[in-house]
Amino acid sequence: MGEVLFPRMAVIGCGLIGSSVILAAREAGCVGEIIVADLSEAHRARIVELGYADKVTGDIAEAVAGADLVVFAVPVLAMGEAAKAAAPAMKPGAIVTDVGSVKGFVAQALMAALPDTVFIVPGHPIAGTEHSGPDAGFAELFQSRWVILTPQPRQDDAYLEAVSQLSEFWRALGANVELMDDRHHDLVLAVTSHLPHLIAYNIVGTAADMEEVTQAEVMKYSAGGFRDFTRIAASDPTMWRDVFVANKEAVLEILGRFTEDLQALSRQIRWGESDKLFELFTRTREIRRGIIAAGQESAEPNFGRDRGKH
Ligand SMILES: NC(=O)c1ccc[n+]([C@@H]2O[C@H](COP(=O)([O-])OP(=O)(O)OC[C@H]3O[C@@H](n4cnc5c(N)ncnc54)[C@H](O)[C@@H]3O)[C@@H](O)[C@H]2O)c1
Ligand SMILES: O=C(O)C(=O)C[C@]1(C(=O)O)C=C[C@@H](O)C=C1
Repeated sequence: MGEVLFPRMAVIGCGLIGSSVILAAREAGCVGEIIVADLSEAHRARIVELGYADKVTGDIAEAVAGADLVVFAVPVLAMGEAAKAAAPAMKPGAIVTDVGSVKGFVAQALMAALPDTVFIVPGHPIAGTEHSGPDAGFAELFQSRWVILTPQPRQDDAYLEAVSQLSEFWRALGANVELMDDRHHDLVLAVTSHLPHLIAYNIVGTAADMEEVTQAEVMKYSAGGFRDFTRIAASDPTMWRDVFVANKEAVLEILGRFTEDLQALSRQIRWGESDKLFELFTRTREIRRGIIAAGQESAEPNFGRDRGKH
C-alpha cells in the first residue's frame, strides 16, 4: 500500500473512467475516503452494489464537501453544470481535476463555475474502451498509459504544488504524466483520437446505408478491418457527441487536412499511381511498428478491450 495522498476523494460521474479511477486509487492505497455523486439513479444503485465508495449520492454539493481531491468524470458538455452544483460546497485549497477528452472547453467551464479558493488542474487519461457505465471500470486501465495535465499558466508555489500532487496521484495509479498547453492537447487529440472515432462512425454508417450490400453480409464478412471500426463506433454516443461539439475548431482543422489527403488518394487510385500508394502504405506501417516498439500498444490486438463489458 502506498502513501495516502488525499484523505478524501470525490468522484463526480462514476462510469468507465470514474470507476476505473476509484479502483486504481484503491489498489494503490493513495486515497482515504471515497465519495461518489452520479446523476443516474440506476448507476448509483449499481455503484452501491459494487461497493466502490464509502458514500454514494445524487447531490454533487454533498459529495464534494470536505473533499481534498475532486475528480469530474462526466461527459464534456456536462462538466460546467456539475461544477456549478459543486461550487458552493468546495473546500478551500481542494485540488479539482477532470478526465474530459477535450481540455480547452472544460478548463473554461471549470474556471467559470468554481471559486478561486480551489486549485483547478484539468487532466485527460489517454486510456479507455468502447464500454461505459460503472461496470466497465477496471483498476489496470491507466497502467503505463499517458495522462496529460493541462495546468493554467500560473507560477505561484501553491498552484505548482497542486500540479505536482496531482501528477503523483496519477503516477500512483500506474500512469505516465505529461504537462501540455490545452490548445495543443486539443489539436493533438483531434488527430490521434477524435478523427479516428469520426472515421469509424462514418464508415460503419456508410456500410449500414448501402443498398447493394445487405446487413447480413456486413456482419458475416466483418472479420478484419471493418470489425475493428465497429468496436470504436460502438463507443458512447453522449460522450462522443460532446467531444465533437466541444472540440469543433481543432476537429474541423484536422478534418480539412484529412479530406485533402483523401482526395489525393482518390486521384492516385483513379490514375493508377501505384508507387505513391505503395510509398504511403510503407510509411504508415513504419509508424505502427514505431508505436509497438515504444511499448504504447500491445501487439495483441484486443488487449484489455473485453474487460468490463456490459
Ligand atoms: N470512454 C473513454 O474511452 C474515455 C477515455 C478518456 C476520457 N474520457 C472522458 O471521461 C469522461 C467520462 O467518460 P466515461 O467513458 O467514463 O463515460 P460513462 O458514460 O461511462 O460515465 C459517465 C458517468 O457520468 C454520469 N453523469 C452524466 N452527467 C452527469 C452529471 N451532470 N452529474 C453527475 N453525473 C453525471 C453518468 O450517469 C455516468 O455514470 C468524459 O468526459 C470522457 O470524454 C473517456
Ligand atoms: O481505446 C479506446 O477504445 C478509446 O477510444 C480510448 C480513447 C482513444 O481514442 O484513444 C478514447 C477517448 C479518450 O479521450 C482517450 C482514449
